[in-house]
Amino acid sequence: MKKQNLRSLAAQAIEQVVEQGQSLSNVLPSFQQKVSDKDKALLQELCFGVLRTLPQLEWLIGKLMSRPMTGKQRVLHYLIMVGLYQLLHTRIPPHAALAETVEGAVAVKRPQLKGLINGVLRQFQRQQDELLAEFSGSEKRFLHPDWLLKRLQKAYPQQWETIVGANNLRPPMWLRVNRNHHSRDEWMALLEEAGMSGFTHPDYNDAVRLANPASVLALPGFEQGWVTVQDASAQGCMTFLEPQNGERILDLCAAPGGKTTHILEAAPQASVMAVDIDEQRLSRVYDNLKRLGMKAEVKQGDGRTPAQWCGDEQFDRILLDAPCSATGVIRRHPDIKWLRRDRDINELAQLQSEILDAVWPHLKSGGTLVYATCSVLPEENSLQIAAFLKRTPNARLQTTGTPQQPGKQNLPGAEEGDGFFYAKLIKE
Ligand SMILES: C[S@@+](CC[C@H](N)C(=O)[O-])C[C@H]1O[C@@H](n2cnc3c(N)ncnc32)[C@H](O)[C@@H]1O
Repeated sequence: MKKQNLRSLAAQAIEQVVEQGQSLSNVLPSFQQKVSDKDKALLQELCFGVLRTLPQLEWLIGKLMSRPMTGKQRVLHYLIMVGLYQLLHTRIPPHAALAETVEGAVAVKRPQLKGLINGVLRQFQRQQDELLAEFSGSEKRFLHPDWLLKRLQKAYPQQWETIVGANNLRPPMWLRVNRNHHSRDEWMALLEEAGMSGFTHPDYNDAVRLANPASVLALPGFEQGWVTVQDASAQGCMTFLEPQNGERILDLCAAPGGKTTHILEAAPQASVMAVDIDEQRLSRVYDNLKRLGMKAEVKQGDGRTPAQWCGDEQFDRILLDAPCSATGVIRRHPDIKWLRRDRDINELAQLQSEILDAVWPHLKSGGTLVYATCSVLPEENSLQIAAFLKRTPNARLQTTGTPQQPGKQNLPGAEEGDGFFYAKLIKE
């Protein structure tokens, strides 16, 4: 494999996210293919890190350069960000960070700008202390877009700074132990034998947080389905869904299948239909079922038109893991901060309410519907469910909040799960 300049690849990937509105998880794989296995982790860290700290890097460039790079040279703007990020937030020796970043200009066919990049990064090194002191008083220091900051401040007058702080951290790696193979404690003993360690979660019985994130291939029995990567809060859905053997269960908005497989781990004899609108994402449901040796009926379909994919069938339980702003998982997907727009929130809330109304008739009388999102915004969560309860006389809220303040809202925490919302609804 020809050695590629990793910094220039990171700059190109970040440019595609910020300037073209593409998600990093769509963009990154093609760049990952161009580097050795050893370098994949660094490429990922540079992309995630720059997107996490974008307002800081943008602010610094504004101080260090009189005119920003535009047009065909725009990629160099992001290359400078990659350079600044390494100097500020990684342990890469500064001389190596500088040399590799400057070489990145050659890789993007702008060798004449090597001197400029070198100059900007060296100027930063000289003025680092004063610049960082000034930035710590700037309104950009929270590293979030203004619209989202405003919404968080309004919804959480006391907690917004903690939420923002958690969003700016690197995420912990949570696993779900498949209890059909081992109990959590048995698997943790295997983990120790493999030279790693983990922590349990007080509320979620199958969850283990690794002390240090690791490659899945290093985890005991990953290929055999003994364990699955899934955030602790996502695992919380099963606490409320409580699937039982013999039941007919609908997992709506199911791709990539993290919760489909959790349902089948909790109730291996349940008959599960997994539905999602996105054909491509559905292919990952098949992969996950295969690794875990499970079967489910997988269908492509729109949650707003269930008659098209399930006729007039009714289910014992429905999990609706609704499409949402994903504002609870920003630490895992920092590109969300730059891809979402304020107006998306109302559009998403509208879509969620349409899916809720459409699927409710497909729940049996006495059945359970769990509505979940990985959002922290009330419009998609408590306000959404309060409005649903108001217009749906045969829906009753159970164990998750009160009709005035419905649902259970998890907020992201350094050693906790992601931001997540659950409401358990019973059909009378
Ligand atoms: C939060 S993700 C689901 C995660 C999944 N439940 C898991 O645990 O792996 C939301 C999903 O909703 C799907 N989606 C979006 N709009 C939809 C619609 N109108 N009908 C059905 N699925 C939809 C998306 O394709 C996406 O896969």
